[in-house]
Amino acid sequence: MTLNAGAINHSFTNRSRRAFIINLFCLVGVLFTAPLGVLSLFKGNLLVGSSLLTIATIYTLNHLYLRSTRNYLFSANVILYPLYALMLYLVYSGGVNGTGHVWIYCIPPVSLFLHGLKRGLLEVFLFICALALILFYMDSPFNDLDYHPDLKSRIIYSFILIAFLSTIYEYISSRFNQSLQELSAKLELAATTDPLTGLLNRRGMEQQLEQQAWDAPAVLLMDVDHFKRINDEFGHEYGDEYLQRVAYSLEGLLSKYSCLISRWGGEEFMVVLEHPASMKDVAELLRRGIASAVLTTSLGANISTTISIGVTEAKVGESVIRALGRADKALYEAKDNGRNKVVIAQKESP
Ligand SMILES: Nc1nc2c(ncn2[C@@H]2O[C@H](COP(=O)(O)OP(=O)(O)OP(=O)(O)O)[C@@H](O)[C@H]2O)c(=O)[nH]1
Repeated sequence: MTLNAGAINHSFTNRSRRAFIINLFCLVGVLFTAPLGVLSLFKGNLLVGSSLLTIATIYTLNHLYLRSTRNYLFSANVILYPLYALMLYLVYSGGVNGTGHVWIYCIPPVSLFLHGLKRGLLEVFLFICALALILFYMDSPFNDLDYHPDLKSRIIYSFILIAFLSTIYEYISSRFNQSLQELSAKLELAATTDPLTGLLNRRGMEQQLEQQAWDAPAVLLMDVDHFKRINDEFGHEYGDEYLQRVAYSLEGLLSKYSCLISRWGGEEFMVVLEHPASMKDVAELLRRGIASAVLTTSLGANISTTISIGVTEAKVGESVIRALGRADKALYEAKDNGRNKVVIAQKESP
């Protein structure tokens, strides 16, 4: 039984923390109830023994359910509702030697943690109502115990105090967790995105390729022709802006294709097309489209250039990064042949 089963990526999100606590409850529950159940059966106490073993079975099934479905909300209910019922029964009956009520303070933290602030607080409030009903209005075995009359109100007050402190703790920890998750999402985005163009960077592309697992995609490696001249003639700032224009054009031209677009480095872009059948047409579309991408400077000069593209199709089972070597050679060929060209590398070539 692993404590992180049913969690997402085993990260410390609210969801994963809840899955962890549910599994912990299941584990502790089984460790307590199963041996006691077996012991009771040996002692001939059939009712207690079978009840304890039933609870152990429910907790085991709950763990397996969470592991296979990740539905932690249902699993939380399986933990919480029997717990509420058990605690109210302990108060009502007085428990062992009148100590039943001392266990109820576990309710606020567990309820708020597993059901969150809103629903948890509502359930804690309903629990307090049920508690008051049992203590003050029901003719229960608790009343037969020889307690001081003040104890009942003190049980309620101290329970409210624990509920209050648990609420503050849960509020702070969920806020902290939320900001941690936001920060982690921002860092993840920054690590996988090119800040200049907003396209995937090399790391982002490699990560996405791992997730896509496309059979035999096409790889298009393209390089802006004579880009150095743009920098030299108009300045680095306009060079940057032109790269943004290229990225924007690529996204527009490829919007109806299933593909990934990245800035592979400097003035080099890479596109991975899921379906290789259209690779030649797509490459031509991009070549023509980029040639018509014009950037006008503040002085009214028009910046435009062309791109060269090397294209190949990955063999079945071959990684895109391996196929990239062929696309790179084809790109060099396109440059050598005068630029503004598409060269298709055969997948049989080394
Ligand atoms: N403005 C700008 N320039 C960049 C960036 N990354 C790379 N470069 C420039 O891109 C230029 C690439 O020049 P080269 O590799 O000589 O190639 P080219 O001028 O494009 O010529 P060919 O590729 O041979 O057609 C270099 O001057 C780099 O400084 C960037 O992010 N912004």
